[in-house]
Amino acid sequence: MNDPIITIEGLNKTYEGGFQALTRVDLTIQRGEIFALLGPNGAGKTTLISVVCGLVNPSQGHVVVDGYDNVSHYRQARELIGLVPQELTNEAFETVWNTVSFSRGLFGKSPNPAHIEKVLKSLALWDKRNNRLMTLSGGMKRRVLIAKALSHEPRILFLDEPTAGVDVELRRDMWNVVRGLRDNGVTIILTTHYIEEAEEMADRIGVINRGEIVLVEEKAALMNKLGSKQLTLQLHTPLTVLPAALEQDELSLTADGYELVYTYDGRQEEEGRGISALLTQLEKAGIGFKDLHTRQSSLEDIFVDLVKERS
Ligand SMILES: Nc1ncnc2c1ncn2[C@@H]1O[C@H](COP(=O)(O)OP(=O)(O)OP(=O)(O)O)[C@@H](O)[C@H]1O
Repeated sequence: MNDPIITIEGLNKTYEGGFQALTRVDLTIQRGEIFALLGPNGAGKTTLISVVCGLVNPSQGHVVVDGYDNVSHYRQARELIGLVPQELTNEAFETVWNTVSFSRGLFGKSPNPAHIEKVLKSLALWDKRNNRLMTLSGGMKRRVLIAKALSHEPRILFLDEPTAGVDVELRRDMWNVVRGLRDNGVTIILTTHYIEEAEEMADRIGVINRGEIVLVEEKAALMNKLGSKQLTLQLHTPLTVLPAALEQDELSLTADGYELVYTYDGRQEEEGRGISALLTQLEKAGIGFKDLHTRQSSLEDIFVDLVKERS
């Protein structure tokens, strides 16, 4: 897949006061993908999306959104983008319907009640359309932020930590809404420090740390490449030592001798030393086991390693 919808080149951002929040950021977002930008607090996620959305000026570099430079063709670029910000804004006395319809108007689009209705229904806000924002729960207010961002039918949606502080149910709902949008061809970029969010949602993951993109990778490839797996076998009879025929770096025996732990990452399989080879060896050595389980290292392990390495 190579059909970029956003191209970011050589982006630097130094805030007034001299803090450098972004350093040489190059990044391409593909049309139709869900891209998760993952990074610890203060890594530069919000700064990066604010620059792409034209809300913060870069110190250097440029951003092209579907062919439009986001500075020289600001209006065209901005019209393609919906942004769900982190913070709730305060239009307490307005109704849901008016707030969302007004947002559409801000982009110079003519009214389209059918579209607003569709958006509110997809976010389970239809029943609340005549409610003033102040009468909504926190979760509903967040849905209104998404509805506002979708009001002008953007082709690209940025979600800045969409599920920070929301309950599990709302998180699931939001993920479903996001997947539905992607199925309709909307490109999604979400920032998060919840690793499970990236793991669950994203096609590709970028990791940002201290203003630098330290990695961009397909999620599956990332987990494959960096994630190791562990197979644990519970033995019938404990062993005091590993038989010489079985000795290899990847295999170890627990202190009580009851468990064999095999750590592997795909390379062993390629070299003909994978799990099936191991099981054959065990059988030959007369070692029986009564149970086994596997564990895959999560994106969290990978992420912690990456951020640790670079700091
Ligand atoms: N207006 C500003 N002036 C000066 N420094 C700023 C400004 N906005 C952000 N920063 C600094 O830039 C760095 C990156 O902030 P940013 O909000 O982009 O991080 P983030 O990755 O979104 O963090 P979080 O996960 O906490 O939201 C931080 O050190 C922050 O203090």
